Amino acid sequence: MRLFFVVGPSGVGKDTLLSGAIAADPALHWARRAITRPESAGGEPFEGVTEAEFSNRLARGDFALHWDAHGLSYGVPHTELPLGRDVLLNGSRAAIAQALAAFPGLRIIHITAPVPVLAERLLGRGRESRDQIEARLIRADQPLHAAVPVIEIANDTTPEAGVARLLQALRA
Ligand SMILES: Nc1ncnc2c1ncn2[C@@H]1O[C@H](COP(=O)(O)OP(=O)(O)O)[C@@H](O)[C@H]1O
Ligand SMILES: O=P(O)(O)OC[C@H]1O[C@H](OP(=O)(O)OP(=O)(O)O)[C@H](O)[C@@H]1O
Repeated sequence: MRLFFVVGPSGVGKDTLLSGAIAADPALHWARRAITRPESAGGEPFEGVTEAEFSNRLARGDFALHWDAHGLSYGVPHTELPLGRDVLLNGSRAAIAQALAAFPGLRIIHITAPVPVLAERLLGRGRESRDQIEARLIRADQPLHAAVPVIEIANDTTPEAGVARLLQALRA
């Protein structure tokens, strides 16, 4: 199993590129996260859980990785990391050190786009309020863990070009 931690600022296109890569190569597995967000919010396929459910599952040891961001909790169940498959995971830049400690062979893919483009995409996506979008944009320049090699992918043209770049990185 190769585990790819796909990170980048909110609105950069992580979900879009991940879903395009999965559609192009069904052998890949996109790990489904548990998030304390209602499923009706849409976006990536995830499991919407209450804060109480999240805490219980965390205490039970259900999660291989977990972190908090944007006032939400995110967990990656062990069952979402099937052996023998290449796994794509929508990760957090702030959780890279933790993820590397748990999975030393982790590959980090950093998706980038200019900040004004992020703002436009977040407004277009319409999942967050204006205040939430502003808070997400403040995190746009969050630094990555310094000491690890990172595969950089610019998603600054079409989604199709971004997906093609991601697939190329996965096949390298
Ligand atoms: N290359 C692109 N060009 C134009 N719009 C894009 C591109 N990539 C993603 N988008 C759009 O930008 C918005 C944010 O993308 P999303 O995949 O949800 O980002 P993230 O998961 O990183 O927050 C979505 O509405 C998506 O359709
Ligand atoms: O530490 P950061 O790199 O800033 O990431 C913080 C969180 O933001 C993203 O979540 P989510 O998918 O809810 O938001 P997004 O789609 O707007 O990126 C990402 O997957 C992390 O869980």
